[in-house]
Amino acid sequence: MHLPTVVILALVINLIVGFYLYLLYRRKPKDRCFRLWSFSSISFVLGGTLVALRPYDIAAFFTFFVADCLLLLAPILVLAGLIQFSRFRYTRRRRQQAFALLALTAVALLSVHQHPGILSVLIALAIGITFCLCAILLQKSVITEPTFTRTLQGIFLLHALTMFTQVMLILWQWQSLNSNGLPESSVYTLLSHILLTTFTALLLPWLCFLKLERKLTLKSQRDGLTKLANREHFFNQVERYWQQQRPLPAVLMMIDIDFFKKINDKFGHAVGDSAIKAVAQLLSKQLRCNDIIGRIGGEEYAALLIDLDEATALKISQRLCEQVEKQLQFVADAKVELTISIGLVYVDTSQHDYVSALKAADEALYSSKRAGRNTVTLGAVGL
Ligand SMILES: Nc1nc2c(ncn2[C@@H]2O[C@H](COP(=O)(O)OP(=O)(O)OP(=O)(O)O)[C@@H](O)[C@H]2O)c(=O)[nH]1
Repeated sequence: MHLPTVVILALVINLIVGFYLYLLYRRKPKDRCFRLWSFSSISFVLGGTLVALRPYDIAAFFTFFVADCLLLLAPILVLAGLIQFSRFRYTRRRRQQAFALLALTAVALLSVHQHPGILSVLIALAIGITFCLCAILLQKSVITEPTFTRTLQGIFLLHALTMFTQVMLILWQWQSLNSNGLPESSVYTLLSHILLTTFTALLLPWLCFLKLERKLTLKSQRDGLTKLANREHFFNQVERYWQQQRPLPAVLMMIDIDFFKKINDKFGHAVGDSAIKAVAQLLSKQLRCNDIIGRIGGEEYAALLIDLDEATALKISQRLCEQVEKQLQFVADAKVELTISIGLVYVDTSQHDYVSALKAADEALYSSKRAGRNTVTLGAVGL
């Protein structure tokens, strides 16, 4: 393999990828990771170019200190972009700590920039640690595409390993380092570094496509007004619950706002919408986060309360009715005096299928309506 050709090829690819990422950023300025990653590619290209200029008569400050800082900046910018995909909270305090650490690293590099060997060790160590952090950050990623995240994590760890090997090689052959502060045997680690950086740059845009896909999937599953699961997603989740290996018994609940048509007619649709939203908020607040809640119709909601007995479910339902009556007398300054009716059934998932359970809960709801509304009815699933 002809090293200069590989280096030039890698720099050209990184330049193109950097330009491409910047175009993506211009298209979607909200996704700032594109800008960070485009700067990362450019930083790598600039750093690599300065390193390539070392044999020429250019101030060592640029070809060593500035070049190495740029090479280190590349993975740091990758890390900064990845923060957008993880559950890591980038608080002001953490940002200050990160900047302090960066400043400290720059000072350390500056103080040793006339000693190529020490500079090479520090840079390789810092790049290796940064790639380890990238892999850790991906562990907490919001992207739920295991194959892709594992691959990228693997590349980061491989990259870190390459850089740590580089450190070992330098220390091992300390007496015979060349003018770049590197042993001749480090040519393969350098090559791996260049190729892995190029491969990472090519993979990064994929993360954004996955994020967009996730966003669109979430959007298609949510009801726009209440942000609860929409009808289709609710029923899909219920079906999936039944398909689990050994689903626990559960309670299926149907909830409907009483005389909603009158509210719409009297106060208008905007107030009606606010009422639908207010009931949804109350339900989300009162039910547990592992319960499945959805808006399955105009003013109709459903919930699957997992691992709950009949008596507790009845108590919860009655409390919901009382709270709606008490807390939602006014919505958007209109005296709507909301009430809800509830129908519920206890389901033993090993005996009852979900279609019969839904039918029974629906019938229980209509019993509540017939009984005068603002009522809870406990039904039974027919076998
Ligand atoms: N504002 C608003 N109204 C809606 C929405 N979806 C459905 N509706 C209205 O909700 C009303 C539902 O009325 P009905 O099904 O007759 O029920 P109800 O008046 O609540 O009477 P009961 O359920 O028998 O107590 C209809 O007038 C629909 O137009 C929505 O998203 N926003």
